Amino acid sequence: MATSTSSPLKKPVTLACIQLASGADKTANLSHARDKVLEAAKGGAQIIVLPECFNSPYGCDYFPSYAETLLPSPPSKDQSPSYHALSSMAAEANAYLVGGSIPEADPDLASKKYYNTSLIFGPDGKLLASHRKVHLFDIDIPGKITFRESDVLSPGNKVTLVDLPEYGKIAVAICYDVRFPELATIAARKGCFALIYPGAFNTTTGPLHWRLQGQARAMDNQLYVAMCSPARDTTATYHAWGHSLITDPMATVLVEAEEKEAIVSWKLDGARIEETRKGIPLSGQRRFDVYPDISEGKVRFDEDNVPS
Ligand SMILES: NC(=O)CC(=O)C(=O)O
Repeated sequence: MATSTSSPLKKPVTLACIQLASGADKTANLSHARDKVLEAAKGGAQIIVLPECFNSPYGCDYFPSYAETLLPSPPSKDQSPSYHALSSMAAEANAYLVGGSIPEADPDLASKKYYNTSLIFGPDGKLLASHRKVHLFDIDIPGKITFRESDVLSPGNKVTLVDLPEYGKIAVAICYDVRFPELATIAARKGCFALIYPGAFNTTTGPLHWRLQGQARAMDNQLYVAMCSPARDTTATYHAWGHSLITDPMATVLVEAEEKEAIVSWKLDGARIEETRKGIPLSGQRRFDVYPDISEGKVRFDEDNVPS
């Protein structure tokens, strides 16, 4: 069987995850995010990632009051200070910016629908793509944690791939999305070199699954995975796990933060993907005569980002 080992990453690129400490003051959060994005860029990062809900506390009680109208773009500054702040940060840093996620209000305000949305900007400050969290975080572990995003949020309905012309494609999904390997596998088969997850696991599921999920998605798909959490704030209602990390295509954790504010970064290299796929040549060994190729089924992509 033929085995393709050419790398989906065209040239090395430094990726940084900012494990941001944020609080209840949106303006202060945006200004702090800008400082850290510029710090990451100064450190050499060309792709910079912010955490889930970086401009607000994380929790169902907060989503409606922090929500901004983001799409169709571009919204006005009044509708979305976060959209404009992220666009300026990307341009100032001259870097690709995966803008964590922010609570989004549906443009039809009367619908009272909200989403957990990531905006991805290019180095010129232009919006490249957006991803609304597809799998809402609804769990109930008695005595530990009950969370029901679906009480307030509506889900997104597409797989998000973003073309960064000089490097190749990335996939962006949010937190709980990482637990659904189908999204990751589709993205990998459509040629992504990295899966990027702004996320906020907690102190119950974090120690059990955060690292494992990142490593599993990297191992299954033989590409880089970045998971970017907020720093832990024990005065907040939700205690984020932290531990932002980057794994390589062999599922080795290359860098990992602790729970405090930090920037973790790594130079991603296409040769590492190629070497992994050559050594363990899964792509030529799949048995689509036994089971279907889920990436060839009816997959919903962003109309502006349909993979070739
Ligand atoms: N916060 C999330 O969306 C997911 C999470 O904490 C978990 O999967 O655990």
